[in-house]
Amino acid sequence: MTELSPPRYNSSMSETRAVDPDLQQVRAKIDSLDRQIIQLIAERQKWVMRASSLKKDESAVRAPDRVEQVITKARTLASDAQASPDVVEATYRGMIDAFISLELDHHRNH
Ligand SMILES: C=C(O[C@@H]1C=C(C(=O)O)C=C[C@H]1O)C(=O)O
Repeated sequence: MTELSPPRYNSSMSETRAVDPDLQQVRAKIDSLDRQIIQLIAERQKWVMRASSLKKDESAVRAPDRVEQVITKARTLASDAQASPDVVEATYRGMIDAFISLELDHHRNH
C-alpha cells in the first residue's frame, strides 16, 4: 500500500503567502519604476550600439577612460539626486560591463 505523504513545503510556496498590503503597494511602485528604467536602458543600448559601430577594434570598444568619466559623472548625479553613489556606481559598472560584452559580441560576429 502506498502511503500518502504530506505536501512538502518548498521555498517557492513562501511567495504565495499573503504579503503585507503596504509592502505590496511599495513593490507595485518598484515594479512600475523598473518598467521605466528598462525603457531607458533599451534607449541607452541603441546609442551604445551606435557608438560601437563607429569603432575599429576591441580596445576602442572597451574605452576604459570613457568608462571612468561616465562613472565619475554618475556618482555626482547620484549625490545630487540623493541616491547612494556607491549603489549607482555598482549598477553602472555592471551595466557598462554587460554593454561592452554586447558590443564585443557584435564586433566579433558581424
Ligand atoms: C558606448 C561606448 O562603449 C562602451 C560602453 C560605455 C557605456 O556603456 O557608457 C562606455 C564606454 C565603452 O566601454 C562608448 O565608447 O561610448
